[in-house]
Amino acid sequence: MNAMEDLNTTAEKIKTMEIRGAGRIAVAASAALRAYVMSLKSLPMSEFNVKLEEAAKILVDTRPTAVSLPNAVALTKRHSATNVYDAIDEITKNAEKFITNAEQALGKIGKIGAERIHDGDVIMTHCNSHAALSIIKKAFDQGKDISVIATESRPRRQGFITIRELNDYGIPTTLIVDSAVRLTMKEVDLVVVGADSISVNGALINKIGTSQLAMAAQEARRNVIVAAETYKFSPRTLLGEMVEIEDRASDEVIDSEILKELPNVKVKNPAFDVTPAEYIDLIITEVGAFPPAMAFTILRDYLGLEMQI
Ligand SMILES: O=P(O)(O)OC[C@H]1O[C@H](OP(=O)(O)O)[C@H](O)[C@@H]1O
Repeated sequence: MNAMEDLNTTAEKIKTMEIRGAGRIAVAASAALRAYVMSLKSLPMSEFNVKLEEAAKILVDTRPTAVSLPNAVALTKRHSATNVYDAIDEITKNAEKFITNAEQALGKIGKIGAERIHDGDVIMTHCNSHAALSIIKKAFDQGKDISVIATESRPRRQGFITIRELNDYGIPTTLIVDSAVRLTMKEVDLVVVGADSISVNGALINKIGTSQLAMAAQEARRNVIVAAETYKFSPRTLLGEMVEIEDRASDEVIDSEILKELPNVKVKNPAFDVTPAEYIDLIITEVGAFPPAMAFTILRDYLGLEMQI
């Protein structure tokens, strides 16, 4: 396979969700870009930059909602070099830095977030978030007697990944269907979820159904904690843009043969929803725990206001 085929393979894996999770797709995109630029050594600088932008676009266009993806690509591709060798060197270093920081961030989030988990807590989580699970696992490692209620997370049932992971870690876990969230909330002490994007006003964009957990938690007066690396804050929201919600294929929800028999039925399959800041108590990042009202500060201090994607 040539380098462009390799890049397209990664893009396809992100699109089909063979590689998934906002953090994982960011790391995969950064690594794919690093590998791709190595193949551009013999090009003149102007052509190099064109190819770089083309490759970046292929990766960014795979999934629209998780800002981790364009942030990772923007942080990886930026360079100030005037010759191709230096540009490749800068991009390689950018990728290495991004990937290392992303891996270390999970551990730091786990440590900071575990401070919020108490002995005996029952934690509800949604979908499958590596950042959220890092907090839960760390609390368990600290010897806290915790258990988890995990939602199925239709339609792709990432909850099954979560229950397997928690089972293998030895954490007592209960699986519920998504529609059981409100009824079950009275058994819960706090909610811990991940993030695909966080906007400048502190709103959370995460797997469809997250807002349902947050609203039920508020009604039951339970805290909602979001686990999010700083690269999941959305710079474009500073410009007033909304985060695009990905619409996925109908066959994730219903068999396409059955749907063909139902000419008056259509399917809507939004993959994410928006939880307003007022439903969120705390965002745990690798640089500390913040109320959602501090989203602007995180964007300014850790991504930079000049960051454009
Ligand atoms: O980065 P981590 O914490 O792993 O995941 C963050 C979020 O990414 C996932 O999206 P999807 O399953 O790829 O659509 C879920 O919405 C999850 O909460």
